Amino acid sequence: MNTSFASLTEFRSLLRAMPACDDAAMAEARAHDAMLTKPPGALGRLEDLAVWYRGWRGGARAEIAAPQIIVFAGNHGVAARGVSAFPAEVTAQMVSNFEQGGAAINQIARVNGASLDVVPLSLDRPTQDFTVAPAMAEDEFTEALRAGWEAVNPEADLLVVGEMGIANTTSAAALATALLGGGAEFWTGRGTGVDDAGLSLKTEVVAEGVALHADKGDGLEALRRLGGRELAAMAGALARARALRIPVILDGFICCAAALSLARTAPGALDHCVAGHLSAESGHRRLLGALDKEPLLELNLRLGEGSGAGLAIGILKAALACHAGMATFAEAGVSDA
Ligand SMILES: O=C(O)c1ccc[n+]([C@@H]2O[C@H](COP(=O)([O-])O)[C@@H](O)[C@H]2O)c1
Ligand SMILES: Cc1cc2nc[nH]c2cc1C
Repeated sequence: MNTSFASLTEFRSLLRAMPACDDAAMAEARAHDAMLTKPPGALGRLEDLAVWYRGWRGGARAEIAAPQIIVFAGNHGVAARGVSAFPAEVTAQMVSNFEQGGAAINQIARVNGASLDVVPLSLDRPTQDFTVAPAMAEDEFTEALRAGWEAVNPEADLLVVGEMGIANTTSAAALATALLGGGAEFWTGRGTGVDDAGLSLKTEVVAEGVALHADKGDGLEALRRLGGRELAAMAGALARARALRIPVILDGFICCAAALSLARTAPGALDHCVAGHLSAESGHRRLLGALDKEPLLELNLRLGEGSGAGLAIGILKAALACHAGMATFAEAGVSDA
């Protein structure tokens, strides 16, 4: 399923016709795991990861040889409300930094053998401030979804989507509030590090946006109204990965808010995704709970860029190396229980 889409209606139809996990491949992987030279279950979640990965990729000796990291960047009209500790121009400045190899994600990608693509999305044209209008018009939203869809390398065997966008934790908190309820205070955190006064202003801004846009449609409509171009592109890339049966490691609070909008549009839309890490952003633990995902790492990161998920690539590579490379009890002449 590689066809792109021309409209939001077409994207919704694609979402509802996504491939499922291969149960037979998973059963075979589970049976193979049971023969490996270790007490049953002793590799803990590594065993589940290998089985899950093989369910999406098949291949008796699957390994991760071509992981792709994509960082999407967008600017937000709501930044003008003073919701971030940093000015909006940092988004474009960080894109230059990514391009020159100077950001954290450049180092994390290199160490983990991943390719890194940086996709700036109309940075000179911020979204609308969502407290006064929908963040994106339908054509802008479709264009951003499509940019994400098209950025995925069909040859990749693992995908990480990251983001850069000053004020995007405000968007992410608004999306979580609109789609999961619980109130703006429950979901609004400090992002790049706003102080107490900044946090109460930000919470008020989230509440205003949600009051204007909540209950106006499904997850995608919430993403159009309260999200941003980089969140929409992440959603488009997650959907394309599913169409290509490429497993995904989710990153932090913003990535998971974008993912939530897909899950709320098409149940099961995130079955090909695992959670890479628990961000220090306060709402992330609850958001992962709502997505029914358990993070692989907890390192107190709150950077974005795909950094936490990028670090988890190494864990997944190790899980598959064990699954494919370990001897069975019979091969090694080790006595079974
Ligand atoms: O990934 C996360 O959980 C995360 C948590 C806090 C901040 N960020 C990053 O910080 C920026 C958003 O923070 P803010 O305060 O401008 O909304 C954006 O570029 C994100 O990549 C990312
Ligand atoms: C410097 C800086 C780097 C980032 N990387 C992702 N989000 C970021 C936000 C800031 C402010």
